[in-house]
Amino acid sequence: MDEETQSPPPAAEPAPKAKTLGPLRMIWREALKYPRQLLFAALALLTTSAATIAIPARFKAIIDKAFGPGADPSTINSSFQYLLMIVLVLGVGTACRFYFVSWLGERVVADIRLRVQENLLRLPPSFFETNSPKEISSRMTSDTAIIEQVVGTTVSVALRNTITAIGGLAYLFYLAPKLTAILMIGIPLVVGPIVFFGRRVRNVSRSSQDRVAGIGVIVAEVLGAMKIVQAFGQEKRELERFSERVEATFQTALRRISLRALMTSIVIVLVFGGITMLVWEGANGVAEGSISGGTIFAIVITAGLVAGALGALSEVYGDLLRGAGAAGRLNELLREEPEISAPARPTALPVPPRGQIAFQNVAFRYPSRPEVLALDDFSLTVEPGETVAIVGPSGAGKSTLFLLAQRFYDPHGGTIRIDGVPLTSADPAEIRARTALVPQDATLFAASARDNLRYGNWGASDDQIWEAARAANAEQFLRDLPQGLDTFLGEDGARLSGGQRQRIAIARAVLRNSPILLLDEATSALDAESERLVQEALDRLMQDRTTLVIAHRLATIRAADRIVVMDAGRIVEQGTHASLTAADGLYARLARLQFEGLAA
Ligand SMILES: Nc1ncnc2c1ncn2[C@@H]1O[C@H](COP(=O)(O)OP(=O)(O)OP(=O)(O)O)[C@@H](O)[C@H]1O
Repeated sequence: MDEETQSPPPAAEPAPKAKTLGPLRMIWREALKYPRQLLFAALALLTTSAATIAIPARFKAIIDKAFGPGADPSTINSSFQYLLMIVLVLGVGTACRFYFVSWLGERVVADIRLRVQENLLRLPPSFFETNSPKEISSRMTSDTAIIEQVVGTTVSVALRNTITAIGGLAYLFYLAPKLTAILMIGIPLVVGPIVFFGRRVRNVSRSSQDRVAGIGVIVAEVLGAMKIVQAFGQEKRELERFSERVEATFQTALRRISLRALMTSIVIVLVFGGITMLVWEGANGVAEGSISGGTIFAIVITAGLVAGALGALSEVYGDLLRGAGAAGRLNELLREEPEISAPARPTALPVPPRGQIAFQNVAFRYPSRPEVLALDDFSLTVEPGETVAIVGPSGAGKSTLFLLAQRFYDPHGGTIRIDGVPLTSADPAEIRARTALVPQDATLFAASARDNLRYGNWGASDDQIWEAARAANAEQFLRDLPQGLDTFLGEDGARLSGGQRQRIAIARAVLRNSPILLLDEATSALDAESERLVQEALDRLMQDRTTLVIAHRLATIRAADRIVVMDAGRIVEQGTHASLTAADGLYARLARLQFEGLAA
């Protein structure tokens, strides 16, 4: 019925509580974008609080005027009609409050999710090195769920109960100032212990659940290793270990049960004892004629409402702090600025593109590993249409070269130019349009084969897609998919082999049609037929394009115009396969290790 009875969504990794409520300002700013809904929610909030307090007031009138001998029937009817109207207002008002407050909660969360994702999409790879995708996605789901809970429920509970408590107390003072003064002392005495014990019981319940979960872990472990347990004759030990856990769980449960039993008696004694004292005091007043029966009734109900409101308020502060914690973490993601952005007035790359890429005395360290020079005084010019194979041991800096060529990082020294324009003066989007990356392992999105192929060129027609597929030697297996281009790929989609995935990546690059190709050959071995199909596709793709290829295949290396051998971020040798083999340096050694089997 009421919004606070919704159970909170499960949080993968709950945000820590904030120290202050300050970060909630961000949520407020988001909510302010919807003034109409805010106004309706506030009106509904006020109306329902007023109606809640109007109910005991109405009962007072009914008891004083419509009960007892000699009551006027018309008063009876009008009193109850009035009460029904209040009930109707309360019902409709509560529904409106629930609707608008929940609407705001969901809308604010939707907006925050969109804005966070929009910002994440601008951030460079360095950000994702220090912030794990798992952690970010937990912020996007569980932290936003907490915020939804805060806006859609907690704030509403807080406001409503504050209004009810203040309104209720004002009404009580109006009814019976002296009695209310006594109540002001009595209510905390009743609410305080209930809240205190309620918290203790909840904590113990939580550790009780943890212990039960611990039992599950042991059972799963032992069942999974049953053969080992029995083979090593460890049945007795495992039973003892299990028995310790079971007994510990029982002891925790016992604490919970005792606390709960104690709490039940305290609640009953305090609540009903309090009511009894109140009515007792009131009955004396009625006997003296200083107070009416209806007033006593109204006081009891209103005092109950106020006590309930105070109890609820004591609960929400922690939730608000947790919401502030979540808001703070999301705000960090929102405020994160990309280090690399387009200059205010970017230099346009020449049209038509020539496809030259030049590294000049480039020095670069990764921000997370400043002690290592990933590229060290690196100079290399790749002329339009040229194919340069990059070879080198692991960690030589080959992948770093590609990252810099696409301007995911800026070098610390030296310059990188595409068609003569320094990358730092160009728009990153334009740079990336000029460079097509074929990674080692093609990422397949959970989408149709068509969308996966035209990922870098959404305007491509089916004819163009098929043409690219043909060039990438991917046509045959794409035609064989159950629904052709409509077949769903990705995690739950059709399974593609390693070679097929590579050819998808090649087709994607064909459609992207960039003048410069950054090709990271897969190291994983393919069977001979697959290898041939991929190699043919690559040969076609490299035709008429400038290609920088991290080469692992002998065929690619032989076809390259030039081989650049890297080690520790520097170029150590350059030449052709024949000249480098003859020089008997690092290349010759690598070739012996890496390519001999292939060559044979
Ligand atoms: N994201 C990163 N953060 C910090 N250091 C990195 C990062 N990526 C690479 N490095 C370091 O930079 C140097 C060059 O790495 P790079 O990945 O360019 O080598 P590589 O030649 O491509 O190696 P491999 O063939 O194993 O992929 C290495 O010392 C590596 O440890």
